[in-house]
Amino acid sequence: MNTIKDTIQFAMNARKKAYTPYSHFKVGACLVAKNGQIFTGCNIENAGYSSTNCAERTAFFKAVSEGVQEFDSITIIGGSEKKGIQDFCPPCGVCLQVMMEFCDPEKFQIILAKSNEEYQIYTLKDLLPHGFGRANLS
Ligand SMILES: O=c1ccn([C@H]2C[C@H](O)[C@@H](CO)O2)c(=O)[nH]1
Ligand SMILES: [Zn+2]
Repeated sequence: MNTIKDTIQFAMNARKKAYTPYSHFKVGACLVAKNGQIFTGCNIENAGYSSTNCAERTAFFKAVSEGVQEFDSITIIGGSEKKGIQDFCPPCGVCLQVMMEFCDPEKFQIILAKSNEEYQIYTLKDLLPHGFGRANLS
């Protein structure tokens, strides 16, 4: 069983792998699956800026591509290369939409961390209150 502090540590380590030659803003994420598996991710930038992949989506796409589709939480830590972690780093709209696809908005936890001790816990519904999901297509 991973504690929140464990997931922060995983996210911090994943952040070290971020490929950010353009923004120099490095993000790490630790996605926890319902089966206990951990999938980490970092942001991966691209000269065609819009081809950039966020840390959160890297973690989700790693998991789904490995056959895992049910999740409990994601822990995120981000900050500039120079200044380090100055603030909480919430997921962008695109990543929230990907979370909508695979997670229960009322249960899935999004943990924003600044350090081992300092973090905030939200649900997906908190950050995307009226999200569009599969149910809207029926
Ligand atoms: O929650 C976030 C916010 C931003 N980024 C990345 C995208 C880009 O590489 C850089 C600056 O936006 O940070 C993430 O990976 N996750
Ligand atoms: Zn994003």
